Amino acid sequence: MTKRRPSNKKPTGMNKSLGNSLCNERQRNRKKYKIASTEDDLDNPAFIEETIERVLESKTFESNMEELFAKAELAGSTFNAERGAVQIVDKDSTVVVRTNADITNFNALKTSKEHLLKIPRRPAKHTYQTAEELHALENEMFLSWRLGLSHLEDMDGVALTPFERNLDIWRELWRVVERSDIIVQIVDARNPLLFRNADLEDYVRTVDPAKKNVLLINKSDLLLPEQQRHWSDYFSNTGIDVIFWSALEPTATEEDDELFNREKCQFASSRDELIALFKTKGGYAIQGRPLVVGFVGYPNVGKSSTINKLLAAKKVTVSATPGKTRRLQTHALDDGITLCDCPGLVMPSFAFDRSEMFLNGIMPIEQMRDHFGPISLLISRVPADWICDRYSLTLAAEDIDAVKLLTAIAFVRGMMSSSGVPDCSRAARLLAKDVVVGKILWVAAPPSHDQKEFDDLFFLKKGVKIRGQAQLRQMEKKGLIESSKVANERFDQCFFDGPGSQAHVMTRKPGVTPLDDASKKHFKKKDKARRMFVQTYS
Ligand SMILES: Nc1nc2c(ncn2[C@@H]2O[C@H](COP(=O)(O)OP(=O)(O)OP(=O)(O)O)[C@@H](O)[C@H]2O)c(=O)[nH]1
Repeated sequence: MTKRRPSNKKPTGMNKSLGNSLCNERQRNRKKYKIASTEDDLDNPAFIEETIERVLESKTFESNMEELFAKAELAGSTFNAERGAVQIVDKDSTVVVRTNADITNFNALKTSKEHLLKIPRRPAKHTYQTAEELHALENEMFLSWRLGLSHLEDMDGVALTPFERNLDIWRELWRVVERSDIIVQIVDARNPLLFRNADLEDYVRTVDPAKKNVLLINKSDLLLPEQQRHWSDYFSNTGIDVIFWSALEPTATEEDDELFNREKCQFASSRDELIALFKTKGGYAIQGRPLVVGFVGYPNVGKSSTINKLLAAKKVTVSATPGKTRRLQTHALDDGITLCDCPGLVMPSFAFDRSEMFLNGIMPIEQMRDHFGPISLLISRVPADWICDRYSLTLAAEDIDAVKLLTAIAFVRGMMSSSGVPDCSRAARLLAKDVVVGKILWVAAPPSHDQKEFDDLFFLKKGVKIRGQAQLRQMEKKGLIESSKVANERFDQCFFDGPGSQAHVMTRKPGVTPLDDASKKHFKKKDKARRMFVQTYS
């Protein structure tokens, strides 16, 4: 292996663009890493603080050039070390909305390759003696971890989500795991499995088998009691220790209690209940010293909000933009518990695309370049009527696509570019933010459940008008029609208003012209009057 020294000469000829990139990168690094110019700087806490903040910037995406540099740096500046592993791939390619077959193939792939998807480990204690040796070993281990993931991506059909590429952030995770008696992995209740990392649980057990793993399902206020019940059944069947929780709202009311099986799964509806549960789980540790509870998880899942709730004070910054918590923080509770907050970590996982990450708040919406992909994914999940109602749009919901929807939102909200063109990217950011904060809601079904049925249950309960197959299935369940297959051939349009309200069905026989505008208007009026009737056209 040859070691190349960076040259100060200006690049010429064929090497010019590579040379320019190297120069630019050096400039960027100079801005990124603060350099101590005097010895006093090293004694100055403000200087050190600022330097740490800069180094601890989360990094989930790197350009090819940055990736080359990062890997070269980890490999001790030896460019040749892994030239073959640096790929020129377009990571921004747009989304294709998933079909059922895609989802089945994806789940199969996930099951078969999941064991290869590891998080980086800290070198074992007996393998180093000095801090320098540890540093070198950590770099070596991190490089080989990244190479492993590159090889995994080379496999057919495998796509990985962007993941944390800053070793210093992983170091924070290791510190939290080592310090804590209970490692609480916080996940977003809307899609818990997307945020759960099973390998982290394995890692915790290898560090010390006495440490406890707990999955805290935060934002449970966004789930219906029935949805919570399905998820709690799933977790209790798979033997995963979970606590349902909401850092913002009380999780369950008394009348909901009957819907849950509290023996199977745990719910904490207040700060005191959550603390009591932690104490029960980590009871062995409270002899003579505080119980340390570490909070880890993806950005934006509510770690800081949970800690604030436990502290009964707003001590940690909360923000809808992911990546606010930058480094490990500890907080002592009066109750003999110390809380340990870790920066949000995007762990590697299998994914179709980045749209999922934007819609789930894992990546900052500001970094969203392709805005049609995430919005197409959203339209495939929630009824277009609902989105139209929310933004006061008068679009025909049947043939809505991302372009039409974004153009309409931009018009209605006056989001126009200086040349008078609707600004679709601004409209997409607005919509995606509403999804992240839960104003537009979609909840993933547990693997044991059919997603469509799960969606029907939700939209019906929420009183959202649902169309097409979903309505027909609901009508079939209510005994209004015999079979959704037959009905599908006969019905032209139908509206369902939610539980307790009446169904409004407009039908036509095959071959008959669809409803004219006057009839549609008439039925809309009836719809408002909440009376049930069936109109047959012959
Ligand atoms: N609906 C709902 N929203 C929540 C809940 N907990 C947190 N949020 C919101 O989720 C967003 C992120 O919350 P944070 O507490 O900053 O999340 P974090 O995990 O600390 O984020 P990072 O600092 O990026 O790691 C904020 O907009 C919160 O208001 C909850 O239980 N329910």
